[in-house]
Formats: sequence, structure tokens, C-alpha cells
Amino acid sequence: MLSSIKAFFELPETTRIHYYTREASHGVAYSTTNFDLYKSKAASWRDTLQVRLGPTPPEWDYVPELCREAVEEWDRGVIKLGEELMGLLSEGLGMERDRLKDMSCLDARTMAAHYYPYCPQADLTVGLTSHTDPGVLTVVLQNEVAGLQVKFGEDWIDVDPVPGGLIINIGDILQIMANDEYKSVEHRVLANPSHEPRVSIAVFFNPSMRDKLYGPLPGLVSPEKPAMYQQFMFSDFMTRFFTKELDGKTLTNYYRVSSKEESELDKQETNESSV
Ligand SMILES: O=C(O)CCC(=O)C(=O)O
Ligand SMILES: [Fe+2]
Repeated sequence: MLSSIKAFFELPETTRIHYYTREASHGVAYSTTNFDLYKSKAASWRDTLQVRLGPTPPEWDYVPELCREAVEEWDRGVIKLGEELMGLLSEGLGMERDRLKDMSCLDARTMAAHYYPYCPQADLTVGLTSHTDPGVLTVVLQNEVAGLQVKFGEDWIDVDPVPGGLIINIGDILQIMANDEYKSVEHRVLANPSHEPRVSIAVFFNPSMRDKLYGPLPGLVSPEKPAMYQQFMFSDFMTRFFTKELDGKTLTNYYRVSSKEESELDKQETNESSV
């Protein structure tokens, strides 16, 4: 999988340019730097190929032929893994195994394959700015070139590549549904100072029922532990994600009920950045 994705990013520019679009109307987008480029303070040092895998498959003709089969095969494997992980995560919350699955959390999937080329002045920019993934969970495969970091307290910790290893991130919507029993992880990717390109493939799981209300699951709310978040439609949540700059934990803070001041502050920030 990594090799066919890498091969796509290393095709001659004259071939790759045909796939170039920031707008995913066929379920596929290929672009350089960040998807929120026009809202962010700086450009990130990477290229990204994004493919919507479900609930509606992409128009496969628009997926680069070089990696089409590998993407389909990868998705089949990731679905199985996602099902297993969501079963365990549901049980971890004291719920039935199929709870997250029944809430359509396996159905909407998007792949983002990233290519982080050598950056001659890597301390002046980043590969991917600090963020939490908005969805349920993310499965990430990375090649042997380091660069991913996760935040623990105030420290950034390197996630060293392990051959054949996968990284699993909890996303914001799962933190909210779990009423903070699980926490989404803040992470970023440094600009790549090595001459070997860094390649990573993330598959994001999101709920497919976009117009249903989401919030802390009823079984996790009690007088001792009131709901930490308000309810919202998943479509509104994703619109908010895509209209704000990628920036730490601002999305969960926005919906949090216990820290009104913080959320008011966030609202102001979001309004400012969307002008
Ligand atoms: O490149 C990576 O390892 C991380 C990618 C990532 O965090 C994302 O696509 O949200
Ligand atoms: Fe991420």
C-alpha cells in the first residue's frame, strides 16, 4: 500500500497535474499543502491525496490507477480492524459490542494519504499543523521516516515508526459520545528534514447518519457525571471543522457545556477566522 501511494506522489508532475483538485466532487481530491490553506496562517510542507471510501464509494476512475486496487484492498482490511476496535471501545464503555457500529460509526470513511517531501528549512514550517481528528477513530500507517508527534500534557512525543505497525487515534466525536471517558489525541507532523520522503496513510471513520443528533451517550450520563457536551447534528459539527483553522482541541471545547467562557471565546475565534 505504501509503495503504490508513494509511486503516485512521485509520478512526473505533468502526469500528476491531471489529478490536481482541491474540490472532491468525485470523491477524490489531490492537492499540495494544507486543505485549509486559504484560512491558515502558513502553508504546510506536504501533498495529500484524499479519497472518500464510504458510505458512497468514490468514482473509481478518478482515483489514480497506480494505487486504485491497493486503496480498495486497504479499505477492506481497515473495515475489519475498525469493526474489531469499535467493538472493544464499546465494551470499554460498558456498552454492547455493536453500540458504535449501530450508530453508523463504521460507515463513513475517508482516506488521506500524505507525502512529506524533504524540506530544506524544516524549522520554518510544519508538515501538518497540530489538530485532533474530528471523527470516531483513525487508523494510520506510516513509512520508516519519523515526523509524527502526539501531545502529552505540554510535551510533544515522537511516534517512532515501527515496521508493520499502525497508529490508532481517538477522534473528537468519540470523546464527546464517551462523555470524556476517551480523549481525542492532539497530534502534528513536523516538516521533513530528511532526504527520504515521509509517506503516511490515514483512514478516518465518521458516523454516516449526518442529520442525527450526537452527544454523550445516555448510558454514560448520570447525576454524578452530567453531560459534558451539548447535542448537535454531525453535519453541523463537520461544517464547523472545515470552516475553522486546524488548531488543537478547539472543536471539543466549542461543544463543551462546562466551560462556557472557553466556548464563548472559541465562538469569537471561529467567527473571526471565517470572515
Ligand atoms: O501523517 C501522519 O502521520 C498523520 C496524518 C494525520 O494526522 C491526519 O491526516 O489527520
Ligand atoms: Fe490527524
